[in-house]
Amino acid sequence: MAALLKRSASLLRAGALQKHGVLTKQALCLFSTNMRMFTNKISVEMDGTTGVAVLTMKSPPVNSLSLDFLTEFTISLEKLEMDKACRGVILTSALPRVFSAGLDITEMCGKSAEHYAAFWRAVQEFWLKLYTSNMVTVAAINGSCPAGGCLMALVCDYRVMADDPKFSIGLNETKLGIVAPFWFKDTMTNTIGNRETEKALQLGYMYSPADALKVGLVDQLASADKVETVASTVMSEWLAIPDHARHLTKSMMRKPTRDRLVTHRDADITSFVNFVTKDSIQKSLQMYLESLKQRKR
Ligand SMILES: CC/C=C\C/C=C\C/C=C\C=C\CC(=O)SCCNC(=O)CCNC(=O)[C@H](O)C(C)(C)COP(=O)(O)OP(=O)(O)OC[C@H]1O[C@@H](n2cnc3c(N)ncnc32)[C@H](O)[C@@H]1OP(=O)(O)O
Repeated sequence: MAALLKRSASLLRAGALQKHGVLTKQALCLFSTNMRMFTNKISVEMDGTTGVAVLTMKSPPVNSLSLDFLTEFTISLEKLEMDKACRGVILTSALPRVFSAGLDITEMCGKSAEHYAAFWRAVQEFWLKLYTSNMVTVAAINGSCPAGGCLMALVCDYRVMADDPKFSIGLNETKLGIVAPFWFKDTMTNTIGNRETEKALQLGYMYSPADALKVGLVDQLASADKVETVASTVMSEWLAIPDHARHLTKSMMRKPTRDRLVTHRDADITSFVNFVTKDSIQKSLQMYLESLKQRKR
């Protein structure tokens, strides 16, 4: 398993995974009964009787989406996708107060253009795999969830969030001096509508759980200790629908948004690299990182 993961990770980074379908052949049936899989940053527990896997992010301190994290996440998801017994995935965090802090800012600072391009391709791949998954995906949001963390929750079919006012969720990119890419914006617009997204994106607004529920950014609140249980109940309701009908409906709803990124994928990478290599953007990101560190002092 370790060797397979290692090889898969290097193939994913090299962009060869889809071309050659290597993972497809090798990883088949890895989860056909009750199964556990651990990588450094993610653990997956698949219940063969219900067909539901729980994918738990466990990358302290804040589950930030680094290149390694994204690679491990995408590979784990792909394995579940290929297991016919797996019909649904619940995403959650093992960390006490954070679901995910979004993209790892250190991946966007002080690195080469080649690194930024590889990182951005991995972010796109992560979004595409989760957005177009055949499985039912439910986010059990048991902590704060800014930017890329919010995006991860938004691409799921359903969101249950812990009803704790200390937690917040939203696309806060403008607060870092950066701009949410069009496919982040599309994902949010599809969920809460154009007007609310326009306000939320310009202000980099972080919603409390109650406000997130009000605007439809999350579907349901639960007490912090019940989030995963509620997510499991929701999952069984969704799994009561025949897979093929639900999946064709999901594809029909999501295809235009998915196609837009696929069509403009390379241009989007170029645009990200051009943007992030600007001195002014590097300065904003460095200052933001520094401000995060200062908050603790
Ligand atoms: C024209 C347009 C063309 C193209 C598009 C261009 C650009 C788009 C580009 C990028 C899009 C980016 C989307 C993103 O996801 S950016 C990431 C945004 N994330 C955040 O703002 C979250 C910041 N973090 C927090 O708010 C908090 O950490 C918290 C609420 C998640 C958790 O709070 P805690 O109090 O529990 O933890 P902290 O003490 O704050 O943090 C611990 C530790 O972790 C470091 N850290 C936090 N977040 C990140 C991160 N996202 N990346 C890297 N590191 C992070 C933090 O600095 C602390 O480090 P130290 O222990 O001090 O070393």
